[in-house]
Amino acid sequence: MIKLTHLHKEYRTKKGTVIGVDNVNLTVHKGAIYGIVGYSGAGKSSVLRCINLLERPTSGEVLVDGVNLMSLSTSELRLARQKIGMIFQHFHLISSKTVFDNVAFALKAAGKPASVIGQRVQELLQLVGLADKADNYPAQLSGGQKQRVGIARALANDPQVLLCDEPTSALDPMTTQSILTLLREINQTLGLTIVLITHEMDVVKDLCHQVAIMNNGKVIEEGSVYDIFANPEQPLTKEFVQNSLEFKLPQKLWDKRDPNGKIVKVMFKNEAAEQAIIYEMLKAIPVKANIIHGKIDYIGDKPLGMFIMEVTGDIHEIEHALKFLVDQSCGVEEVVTNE
Ligand SMILES: Nc1ncnc2c1ncn2[C@@H]1O[C@H](COP(=O)(O)OP(=O)(O)OP(=O)(O)O)[C@@H](O)[C@H]1O
Repeated sequence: MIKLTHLHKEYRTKKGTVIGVDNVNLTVHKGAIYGIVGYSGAGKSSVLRCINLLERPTSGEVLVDGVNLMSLSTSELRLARQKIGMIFQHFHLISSKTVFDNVAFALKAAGKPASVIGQRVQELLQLVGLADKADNYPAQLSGGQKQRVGIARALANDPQVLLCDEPTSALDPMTTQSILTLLREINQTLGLTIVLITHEMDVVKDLCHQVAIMNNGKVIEEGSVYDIFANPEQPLTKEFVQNSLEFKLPQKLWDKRDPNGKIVKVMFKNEAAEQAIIYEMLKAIPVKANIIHGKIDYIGDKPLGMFIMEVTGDIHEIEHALKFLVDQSCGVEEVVTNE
């Protein structure tokens, strides 16, 4: 549905040229929810804004539904943009207009007749759960409700793609969940392709199918959300994943560890997360294993188990036990500091 090829964006500033996007190649399949993650300044917004040509790439190609947007005339581009909705961190609603008129605005801009607009706005407000707020002004709404208006407005012209620029960063955790649920429903019921930028891996874990990690304008790693969480390769990806999954041991437990044992972090992927591998290990090898921290996360429907274990006994047997886990496709990493 979206294909970015050798996308490059430079900004000319008084101090010189700044590279916002550096040779990004990326494909988002129809119906997917695709996350783009990175720290501030990584180039996420620049990539997102190149998808609807809010920023014109310096070079490269932007294909949306097979159409090369860079080759369109101004009027063709205006039409093509109706198929690409966008929502923003700070909602960008018109404060002097009611909820109804904010949503109607997108339809009027697309030249829809008044007879169509009234019914369509009601449908959209129903869809986002705000049917009773049509006459309210943005200032009378909560953050979550404002984002719902933003979503209704973005969906007004039946887009095929929804671009989301940090849509939950200004919201509290409960409201974030309700907006993520709404985006998931829209993706499933309308078959909408969603590209979402965020700096929160928890949002990616909850919502996205695929994810790209950006740094310095480049995509440094990309894949299915499960694979990125289960096997992050780049140090920055590991950092993002750990911030979301990691659990620190209480210092008291760390201080009490057996100096002759090993503290290890074990990651169980796919079926391994649902099997009695530790039981099998203890049956086969004479070591003691004490689980001191752990959980099983579900990404989509797939389990990803993580445990911190203290393994004690003869050093050779400990090594033997850890190799047993590796042979069962578990990720095993010794924890050497509690930082
Ligand atoms: N209009 C602009 N003029 C000059 N430089 C810009 C402009 N927009 C972005 N940049 C620069 O391009 C780089 C990428 O910025 P971008 O906003 O795309 O990153 P980001 O990952 O979205 O960051 P944030 O999470 O803070 O929004 C940064 O160095 C930024 O300073």
